[in-house]
Amino acid sequence: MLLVGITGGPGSGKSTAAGFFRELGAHVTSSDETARALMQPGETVYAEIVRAFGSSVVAPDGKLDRSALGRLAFSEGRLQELEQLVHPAVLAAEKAWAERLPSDSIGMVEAAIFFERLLPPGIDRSSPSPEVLQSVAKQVHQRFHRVVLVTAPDEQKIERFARRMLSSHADSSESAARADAARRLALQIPDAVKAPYCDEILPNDSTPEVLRTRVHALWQKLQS
Ligand SMILES: CC(C)(COP(=O)(O)OP(=O)(O)OC[C@H]1O[C@@H](n2cnc3c(N)ncnc32)[C@H](O)[C@@H]1O)[C@@H](O)C(=O)NCCC(=O)NCCS
Ligand SMILES: Nc1ncnc2c1ncn2[C@@H]1O[C@H](COP(=O)(O)OP(=O)(O)OP(=O)(O)O)[C@@H](O)[C@H]1O
Repeated sequence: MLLVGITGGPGSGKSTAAGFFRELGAHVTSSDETARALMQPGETVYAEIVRAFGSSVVAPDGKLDRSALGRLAFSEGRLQELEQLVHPAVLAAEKAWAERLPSDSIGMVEAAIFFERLLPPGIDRSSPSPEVLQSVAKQVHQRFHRVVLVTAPDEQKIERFARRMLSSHADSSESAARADAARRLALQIPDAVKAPYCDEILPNDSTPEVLRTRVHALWQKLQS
């Protein structure tokens, strides 16, 4: 089994690329979706988040209010606290998932922060030193046989992220959605810094159809 990590910034198009790989026969899992499932009421992670963050992150229907949690995490400096509650469970679920894959398959884990989550606490995630990055990259490559980075210009990422957010949160304004995207982007290592530590670069700077063509070419390469 070949285990591939697909990463990229917010709105880069990694879920779209992962979807194209799935159409071609890849087994795909998304860390955002796994985390979302583990944050549902009844799950241990849910209870730990409510204990740590309080009732202000619980919506009237009893589920977590992801917008409120996002504000605390991305605007009020509580991201690492949240990650420490969520990441161990996500990693364990992904490990169990990978172990169940057929031996002749290609498995893909799609996530924004394979590198970032391994950075030491307190470090500026947008500019880690080369020494730190090298050690983090070593750990990422121990986990995955190949690492694919989906790239796009930052402005395009922000635009796509904001457009998607506006379509699902009718109450949000365009400026708030763009500001949210920019905050998340600033908490990730820039593409140009991360690229040398990735095996394959998948540019998504054109149409989805162009991305699909590039995914097809990369799929051939991964298979061989
Ligand atoms: C704060 C939360 C509740 C906001 O939820 P929301 O539905 O708005 O966003 P969602 O989870 O769908 O993530 C969308 C994108 O935001 C960015 N993002 C999410 N978590 C992080 C993070 N820890 N660091 C940087 N960017 C992040 C990524 O680009 C991601 O693809 C959620 O993102 C969260 O719980 N994050 C912490 C856990 C985590 O790190 N998850 C990522 C994969 S394990
Ligand atoms: N080449 C493209 N042209 C136009 N829109 C695109 C393109 N690629 C993706 N999109 C759209 O941009 C939005 C973000 O794409 P996608 O969800 O794949 O990104 P992502 O990297 O997984 O984002 P996030 O980290 O925020 O979850 C989606 O609405 C998607 O349909």
